[in-house]
Amino acid sequence: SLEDEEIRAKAYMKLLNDKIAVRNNRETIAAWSYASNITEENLQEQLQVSKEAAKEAKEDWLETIKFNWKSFSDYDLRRQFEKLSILGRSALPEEKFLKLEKIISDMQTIYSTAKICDYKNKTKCDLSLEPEITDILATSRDPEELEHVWIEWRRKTAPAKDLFKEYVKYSNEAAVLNNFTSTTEYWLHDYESSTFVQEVEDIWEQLKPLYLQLHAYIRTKLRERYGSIVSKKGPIPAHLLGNMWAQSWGNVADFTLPHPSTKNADITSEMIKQGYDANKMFKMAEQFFVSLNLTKMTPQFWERSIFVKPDDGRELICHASAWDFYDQTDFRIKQCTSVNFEDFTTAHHEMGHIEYYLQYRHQPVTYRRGANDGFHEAVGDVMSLSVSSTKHLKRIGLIDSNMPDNDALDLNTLFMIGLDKIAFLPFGYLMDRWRWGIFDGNTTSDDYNCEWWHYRTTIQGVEPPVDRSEKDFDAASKYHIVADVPYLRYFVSFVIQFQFHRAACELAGEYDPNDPAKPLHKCDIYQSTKAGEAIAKMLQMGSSRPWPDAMEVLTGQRKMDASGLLEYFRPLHKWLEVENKKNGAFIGWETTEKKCTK
Ligand SMILES: C=C(C[SeH])C(=O)N1CCC[C@H]1C(=O)O
Ligand SMILES: [Zn+2]
Repeated sequence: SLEDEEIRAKAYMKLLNDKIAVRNNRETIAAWSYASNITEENLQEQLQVSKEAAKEAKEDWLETIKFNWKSFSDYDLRRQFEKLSILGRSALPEEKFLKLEKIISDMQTIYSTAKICDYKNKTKCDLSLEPEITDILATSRDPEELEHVWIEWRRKTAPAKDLFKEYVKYSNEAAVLNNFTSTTEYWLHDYESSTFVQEVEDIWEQLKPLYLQLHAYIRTKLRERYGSIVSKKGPIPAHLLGNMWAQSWGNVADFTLPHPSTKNADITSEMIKQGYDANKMFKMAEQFFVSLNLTKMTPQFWERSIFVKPDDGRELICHASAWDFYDQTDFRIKQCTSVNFEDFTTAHHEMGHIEYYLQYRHQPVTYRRGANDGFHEAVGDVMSLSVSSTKHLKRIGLIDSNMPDNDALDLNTLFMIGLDKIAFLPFGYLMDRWRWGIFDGNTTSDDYNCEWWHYRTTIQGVEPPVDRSEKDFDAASKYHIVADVPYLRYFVSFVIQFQFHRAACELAGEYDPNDPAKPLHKCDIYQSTKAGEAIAKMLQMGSSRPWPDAMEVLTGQRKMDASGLLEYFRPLHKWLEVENKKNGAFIGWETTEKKCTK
């Protein structure tokens, strides 16, 4: 009978979850070995383990789909079967599965091992993205040098283009084998909502006015600094914004601050002066989580993580990442940390992933994921919003505690956070818009690059420093494109993290919508176990329920909305409108000349 089958299915699901945990552990160990030491031997080992895991997963899947799970009465059991009824990439025939795995590894290797020559010293040709090229983009104020590294990095990563075309083909084949129309639908399935793309578009439209104000102000300041290479009304040249992808503008804060005289002690130089190192940065991050009564890092975390780029000559993937080894004790971060505030923020971001792993480690493996992928990216950033507050920076001594707590300092701090959070939004939105167009067949490989610049120009309002063509493949200059990592999760995170922050701040008594003395941007939830407990309750759910249920546990809301972010930046939004009017700044940009020819 169906009842008997459901009882049998429960026992089956318990055993299957334990089996998947062991399989995932083996795969993750092999993936870690390769990612932390790129050698042919480690690649072959990883491909071998993936092959075996895919074969076993397919056998399990054939058993799983035999159950009449859609008719089961138990919601939880139905939900676990529903998730496991989607096999994923292992649905590909073995040799295509392996080809796809190798293509993604090879694209990542091109990116992770790419080196360029220095602008000044033409014989020095061992510059990696981290830390050398990243530091140049952050600190150089020589537009020629910035243009050189911008062009050279793209020249060295563009060779991934042919592999990317193959990747699109195999990825779509896998999606179709899973009954999705393309990879786009396969990626969006995580959000469990047929209107999710529309919801994201609506939110971007609500946030656009704030972005346009910041964009106009920054263009004015860049034109003051660099002259006519920055036009009055056109898009901003992408190489001048302090970041390889112009996705966060925090590195141009020093000459764009609203109140430059209020020397916002440069936090990074303060960290260096106080002898910060990577280990101290991660210990301090852990201390913040523990102050909320969240779970501390495990012994394995401290023994096995990589916090500093190894100097033994090995090649490795430096892009920061957080790893769950599915044995409820082994969790690791791999980050090539530099001592600066940006990497201090990233340390909190990565530890947010680890905290989520810790909070849901008792769940069956099928539920050990974020409520949606945006949740996973938001956890650490919620902590960083408190850590970045003037109040907290004074608490930990990175802002001189007898700096007067005046509006100038307050606005400068809010502005610096805005240079990361507001500037990011169009980039977070366009990255997958461009890829969806390719997966859906609207953008062919003849148009990859000029379509990329179409989105970059029309949505983000940036343009290349020199003309581009279809001989270039600029999207491959970004890790997530070559590493098969969806990106919508970051746009979602940058929106919902302010909803989470607002709820946590209210619980901490740090924010009161009716008390102008307690605005959202001044909140620091440090040591609030009340806020911590509510956050923990949301995280413990993993993906066991649809994400609105998880969001409701912390915020009482069931919808993603822009109100948290807009409320947080309201004072800055107002200041930018007044300042832009004063400067007669043109709001938006005219996209006249084509900067990309077929
Ligand atoms: C830090 C990580 C690892 Se999940 C990252 O990729 N982030 C964090 C912010 C956006 C995105 C990026 O660097 O592009
Ligand atoms: Zn992340």
